[in-house]
Amino acid sequence: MRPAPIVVEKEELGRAGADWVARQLVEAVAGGQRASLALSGGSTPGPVYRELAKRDVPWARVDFYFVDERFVPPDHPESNYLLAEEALFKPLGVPPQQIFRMQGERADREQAARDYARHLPPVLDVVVLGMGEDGHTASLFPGHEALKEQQQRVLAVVGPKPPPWRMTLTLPVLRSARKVLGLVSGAGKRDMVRRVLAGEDLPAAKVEHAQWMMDPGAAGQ
Ligand SMILES: O=C1O[C@H](COP(=O)(O)O)[C@@H](O)[C@H](O)[C@H]1O
Repeated sequence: MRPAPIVVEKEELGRAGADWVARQLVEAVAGGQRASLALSGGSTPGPVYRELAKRDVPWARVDFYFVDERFVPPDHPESNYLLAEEALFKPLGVPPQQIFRMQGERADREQAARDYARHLPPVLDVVVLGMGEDGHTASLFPGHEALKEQQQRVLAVVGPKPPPWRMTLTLPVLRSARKVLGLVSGAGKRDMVRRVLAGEDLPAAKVEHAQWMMDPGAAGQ
């Protein structure tokens, strides 16, 4: 069963999202083991990452991965890594050995995706997703072949949203993650939120156990 969405005021989304992620990470490391956190890019997670950097989590035991990346260098304004670096890694002072970056600067995109798959843990503990106005999540776009992938855990894909070339985790990886937070903001996504929560045939709806968190605009309130 899909969890009921959490609706918080737009200004509270950063804090509420950070609280949620921090809670899952603290639980994940409770037995003394390491935890994995996979991050998305896009317009919504920035405030969550900035707040998360202020939370009391045993960060030395958290490894950071990416849900998707655009094929651009890591210092490019469209890089999902750059967002995470500025909002989370730098404020926390995360050492490089805890950051598993998708290498968007690579020319051989398929090889870059295969290489990333080798670094991924078998199961991710915590995943942060976003959702586009077309219902895409990660870089899995509606109607794209990549949605059918069952074997590869990471793919290089061409999508309709610029920049077109992306690297993305596939659905089996997202669906097997222990905890998934989906973040949505803005009335422009209201109709898509309704369709995703109704379980329509859309990428974001295929991660059934995701806990969606949104502002009243996206929730249609
Ligand atoms: O391109 C992307 O889009 C999705 C949704 O982003 P948003 O800007 O519509 O919030 C994001 O989750 C993904 O990581 C990103 O690469």
